[in-house]
Amino acid sequence: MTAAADPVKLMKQEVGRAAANLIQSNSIVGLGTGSTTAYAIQFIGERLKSGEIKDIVGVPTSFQAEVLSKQYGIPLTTLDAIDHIDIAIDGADEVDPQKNLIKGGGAAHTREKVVDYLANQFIVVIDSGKLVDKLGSVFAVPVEVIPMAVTPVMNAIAKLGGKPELRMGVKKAGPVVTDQGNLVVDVKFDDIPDPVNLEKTLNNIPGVLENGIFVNCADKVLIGEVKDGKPVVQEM
Ligand SMILES: O=C[C@H](O)[C@H](O)[C@H](O)COP(=O)(O)O
Repeated sequence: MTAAADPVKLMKQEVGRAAANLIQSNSIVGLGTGSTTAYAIQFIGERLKSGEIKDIVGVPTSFQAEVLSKQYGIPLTTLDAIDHIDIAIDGADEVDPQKNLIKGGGAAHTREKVVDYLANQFIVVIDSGKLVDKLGSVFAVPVEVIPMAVTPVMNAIAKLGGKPELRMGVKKAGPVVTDQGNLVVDVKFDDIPDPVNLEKTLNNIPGVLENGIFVNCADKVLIGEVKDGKPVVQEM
């Protein structure tokens, strides 16, 4: 007897494939982080291997993206060696109807923000469970903080009305440490009426490196859904 396929995995796979199919030969590609983008990286690698596309170079947004890209044979570069990014593919933790995002569930939002904002076209890949009417409805806003500033930053965030929590490791004692060697504070807000201003306000707290609110950045959102037992991709 075969086990029933996990619908969330099916949605992520399908949306990852759809995003990988947007990549054209001779392009510089921002490679995002997370379980959904991992499928896009896999399918880009498979298209390269089969000769369907050629001359792709990737800019990874995290250690995870770098490892996966190497595993699937995607040549990599750095921002010092290029003058543009044609297209970036990345996941998200929440997406509102204006295509504003919360990212950073994998603590990679700082590098992701650099790469995704630089791209001429930024494609977001999500399963339908990530859609919200208002940002912050479910997910907390991840904030990357330099370690010596964590207490004053958490105090400043509490004064703004947020509930800050230091992100702790899983299968690792102590806090999560980012690819930059910093800490992550997850901040739950009862309401985020103005994401544009909240993004700026959080980044203005001394000691904050970057937060996971992405506004006016996504060009297209590919949404994986399961209809009649089959995965389909919608576009926003
Ligand atoms: O830091 C991680 C990233 O922002 C991810 O893109 C985001 O958390 C979505 O990840 P997933 O596709 O695994 O839900």
